[in-house]
Amino acid sequence: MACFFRRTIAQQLAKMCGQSEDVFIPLICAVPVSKKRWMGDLRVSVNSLVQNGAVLPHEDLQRNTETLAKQIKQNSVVEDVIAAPGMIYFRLNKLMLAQKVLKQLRSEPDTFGLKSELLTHLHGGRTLVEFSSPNVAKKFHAGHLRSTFIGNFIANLKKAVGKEVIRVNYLGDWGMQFGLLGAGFERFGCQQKLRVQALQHLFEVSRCFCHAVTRLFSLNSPSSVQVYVQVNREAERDDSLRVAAADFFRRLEQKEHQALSLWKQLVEITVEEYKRIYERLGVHFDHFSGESFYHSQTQNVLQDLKSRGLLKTTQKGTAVVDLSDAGDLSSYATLARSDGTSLYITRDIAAALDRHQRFGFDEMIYVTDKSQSGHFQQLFHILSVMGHQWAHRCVHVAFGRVQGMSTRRGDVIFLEDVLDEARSRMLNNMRESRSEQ
Ligand SMILES: NC(=[NH2+])NCCC[C@H](N)C(=O)O
Repeated sequence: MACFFRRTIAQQLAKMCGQSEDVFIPLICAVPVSKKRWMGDLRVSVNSLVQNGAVLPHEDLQRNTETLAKQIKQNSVVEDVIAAPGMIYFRLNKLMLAQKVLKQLRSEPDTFGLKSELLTHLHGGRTLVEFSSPNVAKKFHAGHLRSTFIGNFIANLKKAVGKEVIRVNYLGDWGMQFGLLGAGFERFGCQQKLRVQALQHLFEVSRCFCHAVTRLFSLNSPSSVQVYVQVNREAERDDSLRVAAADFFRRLEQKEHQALSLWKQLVEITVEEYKRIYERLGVHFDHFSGESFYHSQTQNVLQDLKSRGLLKTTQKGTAVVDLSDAGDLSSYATLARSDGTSLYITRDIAAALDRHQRFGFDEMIYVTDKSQSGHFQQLFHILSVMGHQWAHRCVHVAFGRVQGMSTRRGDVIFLEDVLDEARSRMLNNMRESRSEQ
């Protein structure tokens, strides 16, 4: 749509500069919406025109800008042309814009905006987007919610521009936190409660376990945030709890029947809950996988790295990959603990290798908060030194961390609470609004 308006402006510029109008089309950009200042709808940077050889360079950029702007005629499409520092702004005929948008929307509702000339240079290919990826034994925090929305948006966008998209949810269903939950459940768990309110119960179990003393106190605030949970840090440091957790995790890694079947049950119940929530959000995944799935492949990863001479054993007995330029271990990633158990990054390497083999993606996008940027840098670096060229087509889309939210149920945000709260506030606003529309 905007192409009609872009093209109209490009035609004028082309005539003035004796160039093809196609040179100008990609240089005419939409102006970001701003509450503070509205200069126009489309704009072109005179520097970009010079850099692309569309206009001749001039030592005085501002004079160049003003001269060009003056030559552009206003007409029924472009109502105003404004010269700003280094930039020419165009105000469009709003009525015409609305008419054109509505007409196109009516005739092609499903492909609206996708036929833009700006998108014609994009190629097809296969994109794997990994997003949401909550942890089974930990809370589904606001960061996971953000990852869900951003990842879903990216996946939709990629699909709309012609990519084949594979949506993957990579559950955190393995690791030491599972030792904590498993050991906690063996002490405090209740099968009946688990069936009725799985997530709430699992949260309570890990809280009981981690926080030997929990103090609840009410606030006088009229808001919904009435109770805070005071975490007893001493309890977190309690060694006997750690030993029990480590022991449960070891039993899991050794595939001990009782531990494994409890783990399986907890994962299944949690995933069912998550699926219900995703349905409510209108988000779907093509594949649910998880760290547990790749746990068994981590030995192959370590073997592979060893055979390439990339794995070093430290004095502590851990297995590491040197990431430093000087090869002096001033920066490294740990891939195995001294007892041989795998780590988060080891499982991520296995997962990336497997996905590449299975899906043959052209690009892979991971969506998490920025606290994991370092982790993904290390991951891509290791994949690359292993000789996988496609590591350069792996991207981490990071977003800022969400902090300081509390609910009635403690220091944890339950996704359902957030959604319910959002719905009730929205309904309230609508009720209170005087407008009938
Ligand atoms: N391939 C990955 N490491 N993806 C991100 C997983 C996020 C992780 N489960 C977390 O909640 O922190």
